[in-house]
Amino acid sequence: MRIGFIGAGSMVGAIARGAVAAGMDGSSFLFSDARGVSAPALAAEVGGTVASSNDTLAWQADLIVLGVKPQVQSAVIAEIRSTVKQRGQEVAVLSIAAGRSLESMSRDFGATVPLMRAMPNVNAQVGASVTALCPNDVVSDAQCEAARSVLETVGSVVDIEEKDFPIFTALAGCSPAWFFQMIDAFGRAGVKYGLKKAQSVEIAAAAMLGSAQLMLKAAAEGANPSTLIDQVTSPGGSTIAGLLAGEEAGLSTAIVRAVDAAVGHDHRLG
Ligand SMILES: NC(=O)C1=CN([C@@H]2O[C@H](COP(=O)(O)OP(=O)(O)OC[C@H]3O[C@@H](n4cnc5c(N)ncnc54)[C@H](OP(=O)(O)O)[C@@H]3O)[C@@H](O)[C@H]2O)C=CC1
Ligand SMILES: O=C(O)[C@@H]1CCC=N1
Repeated sequence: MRIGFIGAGSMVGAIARGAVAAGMDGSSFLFSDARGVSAPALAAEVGGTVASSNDTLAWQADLIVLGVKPQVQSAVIAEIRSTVKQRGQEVAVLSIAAGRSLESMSRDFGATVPLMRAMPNVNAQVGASVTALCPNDVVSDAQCEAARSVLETVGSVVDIEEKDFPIFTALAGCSPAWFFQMIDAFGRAGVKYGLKKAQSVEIAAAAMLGSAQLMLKAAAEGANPSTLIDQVTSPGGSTIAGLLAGEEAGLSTAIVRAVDAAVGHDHRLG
């Protein structure tokens, strides 16, 4: 199967590198970009080929990954739509763009072509993305499985209904940035108390990783976050003091507001 990546930025780079690390044959990958720098670099790194244009790539690939920003996606689809329509069921398109619905992409193609929507996250760089996937009605099982097997090289894949993409995008696509923001704040707190920033960041990140691992294990056994919070908060202890101070400062509300803003923005991208 030839996979054509349109765009060779951070997310496509993570997926292409992850796929090769998982044993996929990089020589079957094609890349195109806007400025002629990132695609040749990534192609050289994974053993792939640079396509001379987006349309050439669309002729040659069995699966086209639209890895460009949502704002330029319509222009890219305009370059490849005639080819994709001519090729019919021979080619499927996988978009990783935030906010672009299957319906709006179909409108850009001017026809119902085999089209899938996915939402990976930056943790694909360490093989730990949790990625949503949703095909349209004309994607074959084989095409969907092909896309799934590429995405599974960089983490886990969950099937969700398309209506849930905005909240999934906030909870999994955007949240890594907010977790990094929290780690940065912990880092600054460490500095306030005399630790070096790098050491504080490492400590906070390790604590966050362990907490996430414990949460996943406990959730599989039916527990919820409150159960684990109760295990940490000793009566009269420092955790409950910090927990209540955090709530007084609006920690939970701030998180829900961040999600609200991201969901609202996603709806506007259309
Ligand atoms: N970053 C993230 O955490 C996540 C991103 N996404 C989605 O992934 C997509 C890509 O994001 P990201 O990788 O961060 O973005 P980047 O800016 O890193 O990469 C965008 C790529 O698109 C290329 N490009 C722009 N215009 C064209 C064009 N006309 N033809 C061909 N290639 C073009 C750029 O080329 P050049 O290199 O030459 O500039 C660049 O390689 C977005 O739609 C985003 O919503 C989804 C989940 C998470
Ligand atoms: O910020 C964005 O729009 C993209 C989607 C999820 C992560 N980055």
